[in-house]
Amino acid sequence: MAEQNGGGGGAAVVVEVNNLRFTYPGIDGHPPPGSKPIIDDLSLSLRAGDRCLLVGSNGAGKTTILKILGGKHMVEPEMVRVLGRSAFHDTALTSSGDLSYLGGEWRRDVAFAGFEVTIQMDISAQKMIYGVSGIDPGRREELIKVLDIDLSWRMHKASDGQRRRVQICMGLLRPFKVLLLDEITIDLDVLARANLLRYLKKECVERGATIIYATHIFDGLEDWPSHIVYVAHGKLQLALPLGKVKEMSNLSLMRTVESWLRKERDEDRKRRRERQENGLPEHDKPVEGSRVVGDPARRAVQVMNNGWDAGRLHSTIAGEENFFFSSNRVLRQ
Ligand SMILES: Nc1ncnc2c1ncn2[C@@H]1O[C@H](COP(=O)(O)OP(=O)(O)OP(=O)(O)O)[C@@H](O)[C@H]1O
Repeated sequence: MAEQNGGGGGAAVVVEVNNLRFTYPGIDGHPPPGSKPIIDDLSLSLRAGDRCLLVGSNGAGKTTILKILGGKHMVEPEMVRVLGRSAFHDTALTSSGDLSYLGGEWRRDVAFAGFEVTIQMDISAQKMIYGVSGIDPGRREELIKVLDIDLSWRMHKASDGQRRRVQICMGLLRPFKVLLLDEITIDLDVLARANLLRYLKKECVERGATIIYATHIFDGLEDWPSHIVYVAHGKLQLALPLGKVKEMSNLSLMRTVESWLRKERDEDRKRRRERQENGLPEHDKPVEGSRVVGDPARRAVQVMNNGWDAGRLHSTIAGEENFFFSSNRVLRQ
């Protein structure tokens, strides 16, 4: 992690987040009036070789951050740079395999090189894995071994964990430079998870890959990360090397994170109580529901997109000022 975050080292900065702000759009493509940003003023930089554990309570913004980094939600290009490029605008980042995102939707589909293939059809694991061209055979064999994949598995009959292993294998076939993991080990058995974590650490140590891993499962992670990033309510709370976190606390990593989350929850409760005592609603005023605004011509422009699957698009126009430059403002899911 770059020095601003308390880390060091001379490795190249590969992920830069600069004052990131993000608000999910309503159905009309605008942030609902009065809505607060989901991610607010978040800055972070990661270097080659960093293994960053992204922690935070449910709804803190972890998935949103990973999706933005993975180029799935549009933000201003200078807010997020991955390998010096804008993850959203430079689609070659993901299609080349340099930037890989393995997240929740992988339960249904496997996104590889920009394509999504359904993972529940009657097809063998072998066909899926060997169907990807241009892969180093040694890397492929190693991944099959690490994930203990039986190539004869039929995907439509495989268990969740077996299917997940094939998905993970496919997502790692290309030697990524930056890997974004949004809790993908949930279905894995203890051995598969341990082997995968070991493999991922090796990728960072030996190849200088960078991984950001959002998880609530701390089993086997005690010495895995090089850095811990803690977010709450879309804001960065801490970004520290693991060594510094261990200096701060004698507790295990899980207990340390638990203490942070407990403190956060207690503060939230206190704030809500104070609001009530002051005659204010317990929570901030709820945002007004999504509504269509602007004249019809403007609305027509809003639905333009850059050619991505229309059924999966939502405009993410950030504000009226950018309106006429907005044809590329989409949200990839
Ligand atoms: N498509 C969406 N539209 C509007 N709001 C959303 C959308 N997706 C997520 N949110 C909101 O954004 C906030 C952050 O959600 P996010 O999924 O990023 O949290 P998270 O830290 O990954 O949570 P978890 O640990 O539960 O997976 C939540 O308040 C959530 O309700």
